[in-house]
Amino acid sequence: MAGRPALAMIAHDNEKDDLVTFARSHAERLARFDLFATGTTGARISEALPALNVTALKSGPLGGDQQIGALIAEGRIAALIFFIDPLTPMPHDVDVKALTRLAVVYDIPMALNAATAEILIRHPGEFANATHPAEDL
Ligand SMILES: O=C(CO)COP(=O)(O)O
Repeated sequence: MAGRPALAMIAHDNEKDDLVTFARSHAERLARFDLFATGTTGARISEALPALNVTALKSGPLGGDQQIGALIAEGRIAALIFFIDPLTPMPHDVDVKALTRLAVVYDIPMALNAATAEILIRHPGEFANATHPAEDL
């Protein structure tokens, strides 16, 4: 992985406030990464923290999860932080499943709730500069 490591950040609608709070409290750590996010999530993070380098892709239901999945398959994402909503049915549930599946296939750290994201972001040395498994597949 050349250059700065990249982190993918996504939150479903009911979890977006929590992800913005998480981003605020870890702004210094997040500033060391290039951030990729689904559309609305990326807009919310950029609005709250304009100094961060956030690339906002398409909104999740319009293909954003799949775009993040493609970046993972290309070996461009060091870790995924995805605040999922476990209580609301999603029209693009299959895309969410495909994304989390790819994170498992390529064995990147994946935090699906705030408790795990807290642990992950406190240990960037464990993953930020790792040789990505995609290079071996
Ligand atoms: O739906 C999402 C992830 O599945 C998130 O998409 P948005 O960030 O565009 O709301």
